[in-house]
Amino acid sequence: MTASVRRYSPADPGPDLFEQEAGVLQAARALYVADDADAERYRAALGDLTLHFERLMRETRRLIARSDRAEREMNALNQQLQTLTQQLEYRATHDALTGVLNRGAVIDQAGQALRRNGGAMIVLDIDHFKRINDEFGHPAGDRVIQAIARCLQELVQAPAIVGRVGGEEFTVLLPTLARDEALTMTERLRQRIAQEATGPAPVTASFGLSLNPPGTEFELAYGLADAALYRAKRGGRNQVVLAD
Ligand SMILES: Nc1nc2c(ncn2[C@@H]2O[C@H](COP(=O)(O)OP(=O)(O)OP(=O)(O)O)[C@@H](O)[C@H]2O)c(=O)[nH]1
Repeated sequence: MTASVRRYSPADPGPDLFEQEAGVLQAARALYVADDADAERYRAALGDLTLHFERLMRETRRLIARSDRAEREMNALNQQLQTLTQQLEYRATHDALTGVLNRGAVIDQAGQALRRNGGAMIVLDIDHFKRINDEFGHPAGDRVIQAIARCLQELVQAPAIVGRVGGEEFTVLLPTLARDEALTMTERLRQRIAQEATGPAPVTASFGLSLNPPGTEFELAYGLADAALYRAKRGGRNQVVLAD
């Protein structure tokens, strides 16, 4: 039985794949109803039927094995595709150096959360980071950025959002509008970084914080927190400033 590849058309069903088997079956049927058949013809017909029946079984087993193999391959390819899609999605939304959300993703996700529920936006920037790069080299600077991200991830849990918006600047969106709660959390982050983000030299960061009602656009929340961050830098760094 050869299963050649061809287009199906209802008007033209194509050649009968079981032509030989149909012929043998037809001859056996004719013999069955004949009243003058002798044992020799019966034996010959039975032989033909056996031969073709065995061939059909062989071919069917082969086709089933082939289709099982094709199904397994397809499942494996589907699995690979899913893994690749997830990897691609992760890479498109996460910062390669730190693993937190990248700029595009944080703007997108924090923007949606702000519009829906509002929240406390923190913008933080590593203090005198240029010196670390200049004195200890760019790779040492990168390790400091990674250590800061780890501090943030350890303290900030979902549904809060952590992202790296720029070189040595991070954004955190806390799902709260409570002034004291937001200030306490931001202060904890500041302290944790000052205590634990150990690099080749002491590391601190400055923080700006804005409280934003539902419906606030990302740019506004960010702009307010960034202005507060500027004041924290001007005020001596390593401190938290709440936006007016
Ligand atoms: N290692 C490393 N350095 C970066 C990266 N992105 C930005 N930088 C560096 O970050 C430094 C930022 O320096 P500045 O904006 O002058 O600020 P600063 O030295 O942190 O000083 P203040 O913010 O005023 O406290 C520059 O030297 C940039 O080259 C990065 O991905 N890796």
